[in-house]
Amino acid sequence: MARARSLSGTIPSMETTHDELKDNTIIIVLGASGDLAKKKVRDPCELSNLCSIPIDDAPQTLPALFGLFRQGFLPRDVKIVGYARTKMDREEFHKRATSYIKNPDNNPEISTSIQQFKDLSTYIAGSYEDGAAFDELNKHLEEIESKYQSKERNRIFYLALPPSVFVPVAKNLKEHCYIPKGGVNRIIVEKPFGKDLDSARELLSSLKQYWTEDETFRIDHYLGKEMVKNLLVLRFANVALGAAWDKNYISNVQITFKEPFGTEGRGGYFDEFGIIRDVLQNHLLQVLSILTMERPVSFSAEDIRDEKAIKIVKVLRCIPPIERSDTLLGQYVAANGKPGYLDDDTVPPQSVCPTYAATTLWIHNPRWEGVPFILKAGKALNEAKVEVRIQFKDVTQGIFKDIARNELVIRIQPSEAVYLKLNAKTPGLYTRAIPTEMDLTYKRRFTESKIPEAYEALILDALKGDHSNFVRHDELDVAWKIFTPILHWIEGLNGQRPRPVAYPYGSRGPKELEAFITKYGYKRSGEA
Ligand SMILES: NC(=O)C1=CN([C@@H]2O[C@H](COP(=O)(O)OP(=O)(O)OC[C@H]3O[C@@H](n4cnc5c(N)ncnc54)[C@H](OP(=O)(O)O)[C@@H]3O)[C@@H](O)[C@H]2O)C=CC1
Ligand SMILES: O=C1O[C@H](COP(=O)(O)O)[C@@H](O)[C@H](O)[C@H]1O
Repeated sequence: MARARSLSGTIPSMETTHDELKDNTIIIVLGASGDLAKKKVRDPCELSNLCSIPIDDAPQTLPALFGLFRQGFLPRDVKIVGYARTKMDREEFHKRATSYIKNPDNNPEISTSIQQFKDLSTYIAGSYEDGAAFDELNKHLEEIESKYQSKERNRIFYLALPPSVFVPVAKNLKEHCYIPKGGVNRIIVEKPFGKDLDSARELLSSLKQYWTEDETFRIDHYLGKEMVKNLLVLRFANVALGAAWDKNYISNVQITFKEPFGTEGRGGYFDEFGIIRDVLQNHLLQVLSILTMERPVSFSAEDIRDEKAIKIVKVLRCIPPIERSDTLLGQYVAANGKPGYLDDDTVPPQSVCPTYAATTLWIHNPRWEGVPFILKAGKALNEAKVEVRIQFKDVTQGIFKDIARNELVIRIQPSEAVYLKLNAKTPGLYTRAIPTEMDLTYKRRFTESKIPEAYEALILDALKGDHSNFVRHDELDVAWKIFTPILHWIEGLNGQRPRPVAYPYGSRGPKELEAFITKYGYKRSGEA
């Protein structure tokens, strides 16, 4: 098993505090009724720092705030204000804001935390379009701030809202709830950032009228995941890996997202977007860009985000729009007692929306020319898994025959791990190589450490004013350029819509997948 030394190096950027908000801060969650800020929590361990999470829908922002609060990471006197259209009193809001926390043994420490969290949370109901409602919200914020000891006041607005109201809300917040001086205003927004290049540009420029780039924190929650953050360290803190990180040694790369459940209950939303917009264009592309970007000059500067973003944009610019011939689309059908995508009442009856996609991207630069990057994502598959699989080239032939390729696997979730598949001599009095693994499975190696939940990590970064794990506007532009033509083709904007191939609920995906990845040079162990 790989052993990590306890004497560790530090990466300065991770300690840089920027404009850290410590006192007099209010976090305003817009869309706090939870109806629109829901996350499917399938794995109770996923929200690692909560006491226990039921396996069903739970709002994502409030659990993350509670997690941070419990661990003492929120500013000392923080207040949380929920805002949404639903009329409810404070008690009902508290119920919604904490109902996901289970405390079956009445642990007094947890009960106290829940009560304290309730005490610092209030709720205001109001529309998203109406300026007068935002005046009411502002009055409520000023009332809280009137009790501060000093003049400083800071407001963080978290938009847990559908994109249709992003712009009016951003405008109303700027016009009615913005602190002109004596404090910091920040806005956190989340995907979808448009549906294609033109709509994304329109959305970004509308938001920019009201909020500066410095005040804006665009979340892609994959950037808050521990193993995604780990990619930079693995690449740039290990000479051995860095030396083999190019077309000379790497044959192909797969970035895989698998979910074992379908769109149940979310079919209406999903059908408008499809799996490419839902997962590939953002989460998997972010992973790809961190895997392939050149080394930033420094991690320690105040402008770490710009340093990183410039390198990311640079590598993304080398990727041409995806070709139809490099794409495999699928849609799940009923199997194993589970309904098919079209059996969901909220899905249009003849929908050809893909719930599975595999696409191969090519990077035309000296480091990556000719290496296929296969992004695969699907719903209703056989397991939950997100991983990066880097397959190295064959060893020089001669002394070995039928020898497996090396593979570096970075398991993002669940059960975070990094393992290197390599060949070793079988113990014994003869020389035969067998494939084996050098295994860094986190829960075995880092028994004392908790893996932070992505939203907790990102909200904390936003409080610190650290943009390095958020998406910059120009990254979005270049990402949409890569995906827009294929999305328009899928939507039939240039002719007939392509029909996805069927795959059974609970399977590994379309049966065509095997041939697809083989076409790009992937060799399964033992197939050398
Ligand atoms: N934390 C961990 O998970 C660790 C695992 N290991 C061990 O390392 C060994 C190798 O791991 P790994 O390479 O990930 O495992 P596998 O050999 O199971 O998977 C390798 C690849 O093969 C695909 N695959 C799996 N089954 C089939 C199938 N029936 N038909 C076609 N393709 C298939 C997978 O695709 P797809 O992604 O689509 O399923 C994956 O891309 C395993 O024994 C594992 O237990 C070692 C250390 C840590
Ligand atoms: O953004 C999204 O991500 C989730 C998967 O997130 P994860 O943290 O559970 O990996 C996905 O289920 C959802 O469809 C998508 O919109």
